[in-house]
Formats: sequence, C-alpha cells, structure tokens
Amino acid sequence: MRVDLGNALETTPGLTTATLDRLDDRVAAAHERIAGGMADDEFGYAALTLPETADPDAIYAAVDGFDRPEAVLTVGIGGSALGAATLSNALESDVDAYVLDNVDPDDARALLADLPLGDTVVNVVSKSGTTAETLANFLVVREAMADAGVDWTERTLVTTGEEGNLRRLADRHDLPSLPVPDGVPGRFSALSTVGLAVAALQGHDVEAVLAGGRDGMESLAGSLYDSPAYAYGAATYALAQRGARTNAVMPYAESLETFAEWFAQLWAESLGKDGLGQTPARALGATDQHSQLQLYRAGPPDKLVSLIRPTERAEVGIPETDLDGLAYLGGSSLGGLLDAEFEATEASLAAAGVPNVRVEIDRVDERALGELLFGMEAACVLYGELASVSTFTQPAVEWGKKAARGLLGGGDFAEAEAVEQKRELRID
Ligand SMILES: O=P(O)(O)OC[C@H]1O[C@](O)(CO)[C@@H](O)[C@@H]1O
Repeated sequence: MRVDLGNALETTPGLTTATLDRLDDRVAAAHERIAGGMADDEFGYAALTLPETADPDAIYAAVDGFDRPEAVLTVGIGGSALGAATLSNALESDVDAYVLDNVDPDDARALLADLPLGDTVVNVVSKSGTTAETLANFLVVREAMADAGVDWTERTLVTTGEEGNLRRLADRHDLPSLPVPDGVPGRFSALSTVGLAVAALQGHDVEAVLAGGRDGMESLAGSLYDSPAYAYGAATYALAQRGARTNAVMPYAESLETFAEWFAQLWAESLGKDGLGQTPARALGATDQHSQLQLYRAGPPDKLVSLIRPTERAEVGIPETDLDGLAYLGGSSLGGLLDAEFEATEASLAAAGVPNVRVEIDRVDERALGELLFGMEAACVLYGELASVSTFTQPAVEWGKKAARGLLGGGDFAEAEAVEQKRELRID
C-alpha cells in the first residue's frame, strides 16, 4: 500500500509540510502507545496483531467439513459481514457469495428463492450472539432450509463469541464453529475468523491475506514519513482538524466498492465520538464523477477525497471507432481510460483546492487486500490516538437497539417510550 499526500498540501482545508513535521512528534508517541497495546494484547489494539495471531489452519479445518459449495451465504451485520464481503466481492471465485445483513423482507425472500439451499453453506456470524437482525435472519434462513428439505445442521458454520445464543446453538447441534477473537471489535475483525471463513470456503489464499496484513504490520513505524498507514491516518486527522468533516472514499475499481462500505463502518464507528469524527462518504470511480464530483469540487470546502486504485488492471481494449469526437478512445483500453479518469479527477480536485489523498496497491489480490485492510485499520487507530477518542467502543448504537427491542415487546425500555413521543409535522 502506497500513500501520496501531495494533493493535500496548500489546499482548502489543507496541510503544509511544517504541519506534518509538527504532527510527526505526536505520531511517534501514538505509535509507542499502539505498539504497547499490540504487545500486551490490549482490547482493541489486539486487532493489529491478527495477521500474526489468526490461525488459518483452524479456519481451513472448520470449512473442510463442507463439500465445496455452490454458494456461501453470510448472515451477519456490520463488521460481522463487511470484512468477508470485502474479500469475496474483490476476488473472483466459482463459489458465489451472498450476504444477508439487513432485515428487508423483499430482499430476504428474493435471495432465499434464488439460493440453491441444498448446496449453500450458511456462515452465521455474530460476536455477541444477540444482534437482532442476524438472529432473525438466521431463524428465517433455517426455516427456509427445513422447508426445502435441507438439514440446516449439515450446512451451517457458526462464528461467534464464547457465550450467547449462537454459541449455545453450535454446541447443542454440534455445528462446525469458529471463535471470534477476544478483544477485537467487529469492524476490526476482517483479518480473523470473522472475515476469512468465507474466503476459505471460496478457495482464496487465506495465508496470503494474512501475509499482506503482516506486510502492513512491518510498515508501522515511529514516523508518518515511514509508514503509509500512519501517513493516511495523520493526514486525515489533520485535515479534519482544519475542517475536512467528510472523507469521500472513492476507489477506482468495482472490486473495491465493498471495501468503501467496510471503511465507512471502520471510520464512522471508531472515530464518531464526543462530537468529533469525520463522515465517510462512499463513492466509486469513475461512476461518481458523474454523480458526486460536482459537490466535491464546487460544494462547501469541508471534505477530502481519498482516491484509491490498483496500478495493475485487466486489459480490455477499446476498438477503433469513427464516431464523431470519440476516435481518441479507439486503440486505448478500459483500464487506460479508468486510470486517465483517476488522474484527471485527482488533478481537477487539486485545481479546485480540494484536498485529496492517493492510495495505491499493486493489484487486487489476497496479499494486497490484506495489507490495505490492515493499513486502514492502523490508520484509524492512529487517528483515534491523535483525536484522543475511544476508538474501540460504540456506545451510541445501543439506544436504538433498546428502543427497537422495546417496540417489539422484548423488554421495558425508556427508549421505546421515547419513540412514542415523536414530534410530528406531517405533510400528506
Ligand atoms: O457481531 P455482532 O455482535 O452481531 O455485532 C455486529 C455489529 O453490531 C455492532 O456491534 C454495532 O451495533 C458493530 O460494532 C458490530 O460489527
């Protein structure tokens, strides 16, 4: 993973090399704290040792009991689904991967109607084992399998904590199961059993993903000038401090679109604390040049754009053409056009004084993805240290969970009563 901060200098908001030099002393101290937390396996910091502590053999052993399936369905939500989805949507496999991470009845019904349930492995993932959406979806999927005459106990892999509903279910039915690593919040668990079981079922090289994570670990250093991950974390923090309230993450690769979704949870749930944070906007290049770029270039000067690309792409030539004004495309390639658009958008943002950071990987493969996932996790942890927020907790999400549970008769919660007191101004 390579980071280029050049287009974040002298912009609005913007950085200077003097800013970065001053910040580098704080990066050194933050790195000391992070390294200490990793060494002591502290809550949260333990996530950054997963490339060394994750056990690929245990993952392969858990999935080897299944014949190679036609499809894998992940039933989970947030970090319990997005890491696996990032990898499966970035890498090609003849095992189709699906995710049920919402409780939309139309979506669930359509998906279950299409799935070859007798040849699908259901990968149900929940660290807590209590997440309503995940448990509700699992109960629906289990019933659909029974209705289809499929023995769900033969088709289900459970990844969960040491206690809770899913652990009890796995024990009761002797299901293949994997542990969720201790001390690792879900949004930081992509490089663990949580994110890697699907990759193993799809035949991807789990060791290579972890090797990429180790590449990222080795790139951590006491200076932002020696660590791409820390450079990204420090620059995004410093830009936020100067008014970049939004970080538009814009990968120029369809295979990285889900990565932007994974990044959004990592950034929002880790850094959105105490009235602070930076809103991750998900975008996709080149598509969103025709959708959001107008706002990025000519809207409020309150954002930065993270432009991400692989430098190696498949080759798809563009045929010669005599179409008016389009002859220049002939003989080029789709990848060549996409890269030209990347560089043009990067320059157009700089010309408008909009800060943008370039993040590049060689290609979209297991090792590069492992390093990219690790790098953004480390960047996030560094940003959290610099911002002095509680990076690894997410207390703000609990209010809504209690309200929803109360509305469904799952207990007496003041939050549910508060829902009844909604202020109304209806326009029909
Ligand atoms: O893995 P679990 O416990 O089902 O949690 C799923 C997701 O819900 C959250 O706890 C937020 O409610 C996320 O942090 C987490 O990734």
